[in-house]
Amino acid sequence: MPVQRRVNQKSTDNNGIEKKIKRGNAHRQASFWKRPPGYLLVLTAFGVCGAVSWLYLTFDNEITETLVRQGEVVQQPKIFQVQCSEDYDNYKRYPGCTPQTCGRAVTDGVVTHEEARALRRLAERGLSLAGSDGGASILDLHSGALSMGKQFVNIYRYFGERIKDVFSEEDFQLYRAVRARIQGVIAEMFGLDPSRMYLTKPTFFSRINSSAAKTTHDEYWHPHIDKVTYGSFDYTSLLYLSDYGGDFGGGRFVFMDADGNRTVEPRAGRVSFFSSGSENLHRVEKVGWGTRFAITVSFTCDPAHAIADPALP
Ligand SMILES: O=C(O)CCC(=O)C(=O)O
Ligand SMILES: [Fe+2]
Repeated sequence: MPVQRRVNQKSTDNNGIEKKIKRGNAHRQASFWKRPPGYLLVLTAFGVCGAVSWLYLTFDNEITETLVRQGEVVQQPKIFQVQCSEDYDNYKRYPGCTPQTCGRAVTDGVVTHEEARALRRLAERGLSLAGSDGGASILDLHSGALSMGKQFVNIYRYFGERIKDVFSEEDFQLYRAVRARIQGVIAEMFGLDPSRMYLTKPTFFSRINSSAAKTTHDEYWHPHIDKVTYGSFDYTSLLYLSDYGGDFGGGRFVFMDADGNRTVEPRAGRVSFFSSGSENLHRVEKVGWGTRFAITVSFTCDPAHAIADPALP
C-alpha cells in the first residue's frame, strides 16, 4: 500500500539523517583533541545543515500547495486533472461511468449558503442525540448509524417514532436535492452519464472536534484511498458545512501527491469531489480547535452497490 511505503521510506530516510548526524558528531568528538581550524568546523556545520535540509525537503513530503482557500469563492468548478492510477486496469469497467480521466475539482456554486446552513442544523440536531466520546462523530441517514460513546447505534431503531421529532420530510428532500445537484456536476466534469452513476454507502454527516480519540473510529486523520477504504466508491464528494479558520482550525483536506501535499480549505457550501482511486490518496489534518461539519456523498458505477436516497422510515 502506498501509505505503508511512504511511512517506511520516511523512517529509512530519518535513520539515514540520524546516522549522518551521529557520524558528524562522532567526527567532531574525535577531532576535538586535535583542535582543527575554526573555519573547518563552520564548513562542516553548514554541510550537515545543508544535507539535512535537502533530505527533509526531498523526502518529508511536507511541501504544501493550497488548491482553494477558504476566502476564495469558486462559482465555476476549479478543476485539477491528475493521471488515473493503474488500479483501474484491475477494475471492471462500466461504460458511461468508469473514469476515463481522473482528477479533482472544487466548487462553491452548487450548494447555497442557506442550504449549507440548513444541512448543518440538521447535522447538529442529529449528532446532539449522542456522539462519540472521542473527536469524530458520524450520522448516516441511510443506515441510521450514529456514533454513541465508543460505538454506534441505529437511530431509527433506538429512537423509533421519536426520530420524526428530530428530522422532517423537508430535511430529507433537501439532502436529495443537494445529492442530485452534486451528481450532476460530477457527471459534467468527468463526462459521465449521470443515470449510470449511483449513490453508494456509506454516506454520512461528520462532526470533528479536537477531543482526544478514544477508539480507532475517532482517528479520521489517516491517509487513505476511498476506493480501498470503502470498496464501492468511484467518485467521492465532500460538502463542507463550516468554515476553516472561522469555525475551526486545522481540519484542512490534504491530497498527498508524490511531489507534495495539496490542500482544500473547507468553506460552508463548498463541494470538493474527485475520482476515488489511488491517484487521490488523501487525509484530513487534525482539528486543533472548534467544530468541523461535513457530509461525504459518494457514487459508484456498479449498480449492485447502489443505494436509495435516505428517507424517513
Ligand atoms: O471530511 C473530509 O474532508 C474528508 C473525509 C474523508 O476522507 C472520507 O470521508 O473518506
Ligand atoms: Fe476519504
